[in-house]
Amino acid sequence: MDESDADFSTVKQHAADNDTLVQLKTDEYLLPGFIDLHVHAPQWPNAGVALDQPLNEWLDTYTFPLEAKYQDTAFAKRVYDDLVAELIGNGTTTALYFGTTHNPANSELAMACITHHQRGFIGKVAMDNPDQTPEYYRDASAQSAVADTESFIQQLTELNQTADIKQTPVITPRFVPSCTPESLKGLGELAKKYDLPVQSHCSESDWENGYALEHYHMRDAEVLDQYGLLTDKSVMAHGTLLNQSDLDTFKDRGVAIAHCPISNVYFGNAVLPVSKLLHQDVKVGLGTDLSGGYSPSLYQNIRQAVISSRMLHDGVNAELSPEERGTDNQPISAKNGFYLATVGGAKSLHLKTGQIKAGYLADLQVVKSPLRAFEDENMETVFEKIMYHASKSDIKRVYVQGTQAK
Ligand SMILES: Nc1nc2[nH]cnc2c(=O)[nH]1
Repeated sequence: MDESDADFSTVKQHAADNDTLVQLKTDEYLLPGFIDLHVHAPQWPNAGVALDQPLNEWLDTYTFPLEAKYQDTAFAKRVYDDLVAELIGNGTTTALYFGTTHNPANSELAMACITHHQRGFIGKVAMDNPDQTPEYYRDASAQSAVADTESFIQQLTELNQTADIKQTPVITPRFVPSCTPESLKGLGELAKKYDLPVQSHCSESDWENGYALEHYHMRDAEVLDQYGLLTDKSVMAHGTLLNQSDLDTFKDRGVAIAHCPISNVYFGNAVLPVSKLLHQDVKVGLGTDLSGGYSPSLYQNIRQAVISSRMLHDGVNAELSPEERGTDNQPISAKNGFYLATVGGAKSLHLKTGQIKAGYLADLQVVKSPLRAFEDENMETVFEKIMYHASKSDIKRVYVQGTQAK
């Protein structure tokens, strides 16, 4: 409702009488809550660690050993509680999470989301390929990877019965190299059987892109597609090396891309051409990719998305002439970045959030202007200063589905 509605004053007075009227101070602004489309929850203790390693070495040396520790459910509970509070604190009202292979730990993640009142989309990670995963951290077989995924779906259904904020299970093949064809097939069938979202990584690095070509003689996207894993409920992380034919498939199937601009600087081997994708009507949202990205803040990722897009457009090699140096991908603006973190994410997950509008869920953040204004500022200026400067301490309150979470 807004001030033009006939019963606006009555509703406002009613809220005041019941002590539920929230009024913003003059330097506070109401924004939609953010949607983080790609978080590896178990990697939170490693945020910012070893980002100078190539992706496959970083996984083997730092990431798999950490994720294996979530066999200890008490450890999982401690980390997940801290992470979800941190994301809420940064204005993230919905998050699409990779868990680990361990279902008791994955349930702890769901319980942390319920406790902190965050809308979680949570996947039990499937990774059963003995050639690409360590013995100490892998699903015992394709059958058990699929069966454990199905039992996690059931566990979440049960947890949801008493939860104020529903958690959604997500089919989660880690990525093509980690999975066998049998597990990919079984997971595609589960996605169809339960009509669930799917998440994975697709064409993130030269190494990943090359793996599918070498082992399947197909592109990464074609492998996922042949197993029914590319649907209009799929969110594929990164996609920095997708080609036009992959993008046509994404558009055709309704697949969304989780753009993770900070992580891509380290592991992406290229910059995602966001403006081209938006122009082609491919769905794109924003992800932190903890801990491939070091920051839990989508504000930081909005900034990096803008910066990376400018470097993609202008180019970086001063030895080339200006004509040869860049690409024709237009830079994106802070507004475009904000769109990715709100509307783009909401469209990717089919949620009525990301906009402050009648009929939409009240997922909101109250942000205090981070910088002093020395003269009257128009809304455009206020907005850009918030996008470039807001940090956790400026986010004063967060609401998810109308309930205060921060
Ligand atoms: N950035 C990133 N890429 C991956 N590809 C497979 N697993 C991962 C992961 O944990 N992080």
